[in-house]
Amino acid sequence: MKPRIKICCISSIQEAKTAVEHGASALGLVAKMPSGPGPIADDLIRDIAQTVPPPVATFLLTSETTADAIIAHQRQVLTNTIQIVDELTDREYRKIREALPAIKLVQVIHVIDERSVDEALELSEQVDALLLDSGNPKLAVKELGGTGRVHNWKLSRQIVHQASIPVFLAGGLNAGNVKEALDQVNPFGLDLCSSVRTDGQLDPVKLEAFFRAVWG
Ligand SMILES: O=C(O)c1ccccc1N[C@@H]1O[C@H](COP(=O)(O)O)[C@@H](O)[C@H]1O
Repeated sequence: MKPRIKICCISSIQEAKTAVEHGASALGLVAKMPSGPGPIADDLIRDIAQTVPPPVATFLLTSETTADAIIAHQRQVLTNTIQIVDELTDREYRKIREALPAIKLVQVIHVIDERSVDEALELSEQVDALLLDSGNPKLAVKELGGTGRVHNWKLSRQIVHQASIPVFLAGGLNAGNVKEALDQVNPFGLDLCSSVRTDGQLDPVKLEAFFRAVWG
């Protein structure tokens, strides 16, 4: 099956259009974060999300860590998917589902060591998809994504093999390494930000090269 491609860090209606025209099946809209290149204002997230045609998914990337805050955040921006980039400290996934039954939930796992595999498999019972990234939430200034770094794909491969829900691979993917990533990890989808940008703007030439590297 052809892997789905999610283009993250979308920062304007025009960037959303460009990514969809190239074949993106999902767009990432990054809200306030402690670090990373992608954050935009919630008003802009809402404006962009409203212009995206079905069946393209709109992912709100939220750094909120409680169910109530995440529910309130989605209600401000009205995306059809929530990507939780940090730990949901109260583990109240059910509360989010009850409040927002039509909204899909994606939990990010920052793949660091063997414990990340256990964490991923445990949380896969609660959400619609996992997204494996290369951040480090334990740092003084948390890294929750957008690092431009790859992680240990052997661990990601274990998660893909053992989880019974779709898994996206993220973290430092580019046109030069994506074939190897697909061979090693075999994810449902790919997610990327830094490598398709030039001076912070989505670059159609890099985008084209990435899609060509994946789909031929
Ligand atoms: O991009 C950001 O600023 C960001 C900040 C905090 C959490 C997630 C963020 N972006 C996500 O990170 C992945 C990987 O990015 P990269 O390709 O390694 O640069 C990206 O796809 C977004 O989902």
